[in-house]
Amino acid sequence: MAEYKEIDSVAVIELKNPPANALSKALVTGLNNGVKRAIDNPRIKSIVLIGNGQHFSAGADITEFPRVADVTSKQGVSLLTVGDVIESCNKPVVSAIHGVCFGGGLEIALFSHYRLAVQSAKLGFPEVSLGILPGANGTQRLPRVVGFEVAMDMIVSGKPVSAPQALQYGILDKIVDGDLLTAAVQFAKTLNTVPHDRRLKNVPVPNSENANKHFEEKLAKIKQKQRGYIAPINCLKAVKASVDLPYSEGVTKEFQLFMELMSSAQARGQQYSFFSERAATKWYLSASKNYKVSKDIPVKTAGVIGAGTMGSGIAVSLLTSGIPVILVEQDSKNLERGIELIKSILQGGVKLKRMTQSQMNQILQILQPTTKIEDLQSVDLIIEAVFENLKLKQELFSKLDKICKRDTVLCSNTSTLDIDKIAKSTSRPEKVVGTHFFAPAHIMPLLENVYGNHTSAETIATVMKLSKKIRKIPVLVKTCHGFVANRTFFEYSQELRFVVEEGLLPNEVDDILEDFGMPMGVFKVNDLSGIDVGWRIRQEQAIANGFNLTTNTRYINGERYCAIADKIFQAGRYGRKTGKGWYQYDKPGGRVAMVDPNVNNIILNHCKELGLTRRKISTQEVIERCMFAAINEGFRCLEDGIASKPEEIDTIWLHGFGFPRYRGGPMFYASQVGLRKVYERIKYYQKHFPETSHWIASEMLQRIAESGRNVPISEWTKFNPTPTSSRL
Ligand SMILES: CCCCCCCC/C=C\C=C\CC(=O)SCCNC(=O)CCNC(=O)[C@H](O)C(C)(C)COP(=O)(O)OP(=O)(O)OC[C@H]1O[C@@H](n2cnc3c(N)ncnc32)[C@H](O)[C@@H]1OP(=O)(O)O
Repeated sequence: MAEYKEIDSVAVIELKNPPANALSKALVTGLNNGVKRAIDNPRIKSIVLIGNGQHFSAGADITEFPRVADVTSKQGVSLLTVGDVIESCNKPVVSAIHGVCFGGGLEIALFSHYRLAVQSAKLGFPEVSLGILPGANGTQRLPRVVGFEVAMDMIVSGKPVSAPQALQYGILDKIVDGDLLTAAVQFAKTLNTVPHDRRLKNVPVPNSENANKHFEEKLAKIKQKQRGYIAPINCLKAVKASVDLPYSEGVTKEFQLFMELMSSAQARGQQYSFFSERAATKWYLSASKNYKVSKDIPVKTAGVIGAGTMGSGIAVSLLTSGIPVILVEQDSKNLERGIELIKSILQGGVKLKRMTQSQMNQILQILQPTTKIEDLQSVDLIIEAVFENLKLKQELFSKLDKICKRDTVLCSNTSTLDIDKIAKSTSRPEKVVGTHFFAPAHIMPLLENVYGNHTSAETIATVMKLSKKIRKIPVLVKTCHGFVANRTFFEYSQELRFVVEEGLLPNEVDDILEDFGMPMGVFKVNDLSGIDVGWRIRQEQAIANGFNLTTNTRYINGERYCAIADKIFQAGRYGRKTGKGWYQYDKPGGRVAMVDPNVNNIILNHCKELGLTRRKISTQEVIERCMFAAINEGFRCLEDGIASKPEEIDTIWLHGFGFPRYRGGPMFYASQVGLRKVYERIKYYQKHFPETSHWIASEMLQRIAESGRNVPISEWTKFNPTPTSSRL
């Protein structure tokens, strides 16, 4: 775990816990033993700490976190004990850093007396994203190096800094070229004693005159931008303690704030999110088709068809990842509009200093706009982003099949349509796959990849790998109408329209959702995505299923239907783009949503016409109805084999819909509420709303709820031994 060796008078202790040298109990114990061994050896004059493999250390081992009891019992060797041993050691200790030096790893480095790094190293305290704070005195030590304001920014944001930046801040003493170990040993040999100010606990916090002002400003920002999150607030308070209190009291305050977070439900949700994102990328269809064994096709060039909002955003994601793109539109006017859109997105990046003007120009050089689809003949992968219409997509894929080289992967950015039906129009269904981006495609982190019955493992591996290359978080799901994202979101939003039909106004519903932690209420989301888009999808579905949808429709095949959204559409209110939808906006395309009495009249008249008596609906009922409807559909996705584990559904909600990370995702939320309770409330709502089939409880949920025990989320799929798509 920690390997000890001696190079002349220098002891080298190598942290070794692949893949990221997470500081497990075993590694911390090994490190402690190594330092003590060096202290006890009179021939040793200085000590170098270095990481084995790709990183110095990714910080504390998150898998050991649930054992809060270990932390409180203060037994065994902790990061704090080893930290004290390192700091009080009379032989100079040098941390030699490469890869990442995060969290507890950076704390070890700050206990050390000197820090060296290679140019590419990254240093930071990402704890806040796990719902905690740097609990091994990081909040008291970093400010003593970089001052209050920089420490506050680093710890509250969790964002790492580059080695050159760290050098500028004084976190690093030196950036080294060449072999890190050799340079660190050479450096260590020049050291004889440990000066007083090299033990950070002896040093006052510099530049802290305006700490009160910075504290208040940051607190206000956190409350506005990270509404509902407690970790950033505790991080901020802990850093402030470094200024307000002597070191020995500051660390006590840090411990108290750390423990508050460590035992919080938010930390559990955020840590679950960390692991679920990683679990979601590990796709498995069979022993010969899975993320471990299946090989991808390298994507060196790509095509994007459709230069609308989605197509342009997708093109930007590819281009900014260094993949040359041929962008196809049917006529030069639309093509020109797409190019302008791409330029304005990139220009936004320049303004935000995410790239330079010259980098933007270089990116534009690898964009080849064209109106000739034949230009796509030799690209490795194509993403189609045309209008959501099956016939149109089938015609396009049939054309591509004839034009493109045999191994080109053909992707559809459909958000709902069955991939098998699109694949059927080609002679290469094994190369057809769904890549469902979320708008705006260059910003939203989720990529819901969709395989059909004929999609090959190679094709799946290709889009999963490409997703990571273009900095997306991929989830693989099986084809069906709406996949996981839209299937579950549909039930959530439909239930909220029913709530409006029964008594609340759109802004009242949105306020409840935003207080729950959603970044935007569902009606604001509808306005953003376009009321006309939703209307068209409902019309298409109605036509496909052979029924006529009117503003008087109340039931479809016995299922409750709410026509208020259709009435909003009929009033010419298409959402933000027209300046009015469920809300009134300051201008067409504006962002400031205001309550519009005209919308309230449409709703009230709708209820009057149908003879519906409106009632007060509690916050609890609103949350239960939208969340439990989505959760029940999530369980059905598992039953149907559309999702293979709950973590996939949660990752989709976290990164596709901005579900609050501290709640982990809808399925994790269900696990926190308790599946027995969720199941009983679903049965209750089914009794009250028998004409809504999403209240028929999933059998998988029923089995777990009735098992009589609190089944952990990692074991849920055991209650679904034969996932099947038979119901679809
Ligand atoms: C005396 C009593 C009082 C004591 C009180 C105080 C005690 C507490 C003291 C200190 C507390 C410190 C807190 C921390 O240090 S929290 C950890 C902070 N670190 C992080 O958040 C880093 C998380 N990891 C990453 O950012 C990335 O994983 C990275 C290291 C950059 C590598 O990225 P990438 O190359 O993309 O690979 P993956 O993300 O897929 O990771 C590969 C596998 O490694 C696992 N991993 C990574 N980091 C950790 C970790 N810190 N702990 C456990 N496992 C980790 C990850 O899950 C992947 O695993 P798998 O392959 O199985 O999916």
